[in-house]
Amino acid sequence: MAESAVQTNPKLRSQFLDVTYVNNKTGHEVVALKNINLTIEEGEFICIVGPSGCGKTTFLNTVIGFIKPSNGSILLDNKKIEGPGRDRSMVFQSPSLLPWRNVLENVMYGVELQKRATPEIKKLAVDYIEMVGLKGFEKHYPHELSGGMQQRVNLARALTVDPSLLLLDEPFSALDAQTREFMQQELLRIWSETKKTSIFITHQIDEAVYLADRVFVFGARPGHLVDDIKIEIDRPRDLKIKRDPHFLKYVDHIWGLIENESSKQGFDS
Ligand SMILES: Nc1ncnc2c1ncn2[C@@H]1O[C@H](COP(=O)(O)OP(=O)(O)OP(=O)(O)O)[C@@H](O)[C@H]1O
Repeated sequence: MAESAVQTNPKLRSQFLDVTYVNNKTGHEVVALKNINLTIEEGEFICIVGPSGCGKTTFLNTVIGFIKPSNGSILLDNKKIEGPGRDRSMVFQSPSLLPWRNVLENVMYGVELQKRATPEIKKLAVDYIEMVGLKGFEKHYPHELSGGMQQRVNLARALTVDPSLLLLDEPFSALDAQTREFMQQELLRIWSETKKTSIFITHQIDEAVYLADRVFVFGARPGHLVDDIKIEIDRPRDLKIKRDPHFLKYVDHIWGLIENESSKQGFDS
């Protein structure tokens, strides 16, 4: 199935979405996304996987509003996305913390930019710092934190702006394997407490299957939706589930799809 089932009132709807990059100097065009039709329901956790260059980051950047569609549209809560807004926040691959600000000040940075830094929001920030497991580290500076702890600060910052949609672009890719698994478990715990609708990009298929309600598989040249796979594994999910044959069947199936897409485009991109 290459398209999500039609829903009446989804949280996010991408319809006939095309994104083309145009080089202003040469006029050269790269069609990064072609005819992306999908829907995401309120509270869902969606992972996007696909070969390098298939447009995963482009899709996320279009949802956040950094990139304008060349055709089609994305609707959030039935409203067309025209640019960045406070209803969406992003966690990037690298923690991007301000080195001269401590943990609490970094977490407050997003709401300060939005001029919403009230005492109530500060209390919310402290609550999120506790939720991400950093209680007691409020006054610590980024250089005093491990990579995993820095990504927790990033997550707390993204949650404190209270977005309607949380976007995560390979947030754990810089972490070592053990920390990464631990953070996957932690993210599910935090998500089950906040129930934020989330879109998470990853290259690691077992990470996608472990986290997601649905996995969107993108194919390349141009980027398109190859499959929309519902992950029917009960929650809460323990990391041990990754050794379960039912889990591994999903991983194998997705690997097969990505291999097929990669062989069409070659591994060079
Ligand atoms: N600013 C840009 N200008 C021109 N082409 C671009 C630009 N950004 C991305 N592209 C091209 O658009 C396509 C999709 O890129 P994108 O980064 O979205 O893919 P991706 O799936 O996130 O890749 P990766 O998995 O390697 O991070 C690629 O062919 C890429 O070269």
